[in-house]
Amino acid sequence: MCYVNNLIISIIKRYRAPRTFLPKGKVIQPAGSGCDSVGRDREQRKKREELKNPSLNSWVLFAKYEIDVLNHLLVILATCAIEIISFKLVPISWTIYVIEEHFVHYSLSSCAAPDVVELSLHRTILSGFRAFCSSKGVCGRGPAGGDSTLGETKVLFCKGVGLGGGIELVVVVNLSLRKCVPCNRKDLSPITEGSASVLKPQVPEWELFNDGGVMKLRRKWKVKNFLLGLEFFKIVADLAESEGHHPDLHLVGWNNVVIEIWTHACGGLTENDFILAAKIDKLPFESYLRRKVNN
Ligand SMILES: C[C@H](O)[C@H](O)[C@H]1CNC2=NC(N)=NC(=O)C2=N1
Repeated sequence: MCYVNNLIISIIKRYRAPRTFLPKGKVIQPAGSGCDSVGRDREQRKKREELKNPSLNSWVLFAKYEIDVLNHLLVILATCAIEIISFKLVPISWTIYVIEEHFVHYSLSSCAAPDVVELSLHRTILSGFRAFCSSKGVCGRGPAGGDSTLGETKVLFCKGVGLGGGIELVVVVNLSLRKCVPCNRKDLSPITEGSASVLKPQVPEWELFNDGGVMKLRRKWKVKNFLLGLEFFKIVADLAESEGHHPDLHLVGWNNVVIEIWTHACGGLTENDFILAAKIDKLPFESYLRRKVNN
């Protein structure tokens, strides 16, 4: 309590400068004091004397003087509280809402009014806002009471990334709805294992594999014949050209199509690769494939 007392006294001292503590013209006269100017001066001198006297319990000073100081103090304490929270000294659980592909509603334990921060999908880091998720797991699946308006956008994974850091929030948007970004972006870097493990469920037919230290996506098909294999490559090639992101195409043993995807520009996997894989899965290639023999 004495710490709080000293803190408050120091704040009062900070405010005791007449121009701060005694705002122009707005002086609440203690009860019973004269309203003439002599009386007012005497009162103000008395106030200043008292403020110099730290022995008075600070709360008494507050009780006797302008509520402004209390307001200021409360603002300071509230700001400190918010700072403490946002610096994550006090772990709190965030309710993360995703309402549109690029915006995330978050709120302190879902009681404060939701706010909106810009989410940079390419970097999967909330830009411009320090946030904290108290634990892994589902942070939220869109506005309370239902899935996000897009239906396809879900927050599947978030975790605190240490004090003072940002929040690693991987927003899994329906990848086939997204667009690849140019690979010559400066901020393009391989995604983390965490992000890959969250994006992977959207391309279940693909496998992640490590090719000499480079993580890649790979999927295999058996086509009816060699020419249909090339037809298959043609529709994949048209897609790749439109996305500006290209897979490695293999046609092996005349009817085994193998497609591998990775981002050459950064020597690893990026969201582009998952987007391209999801779009390839949407291509009309059923008619090229050999029937699976049900044995
Ligand atoms: C500027 C343009 O994004 C680059 O040339 C693209 C082309 N296609 C690409 N495709 C793949 N898979 N990786 C790349 O780094 C890449 N770079």
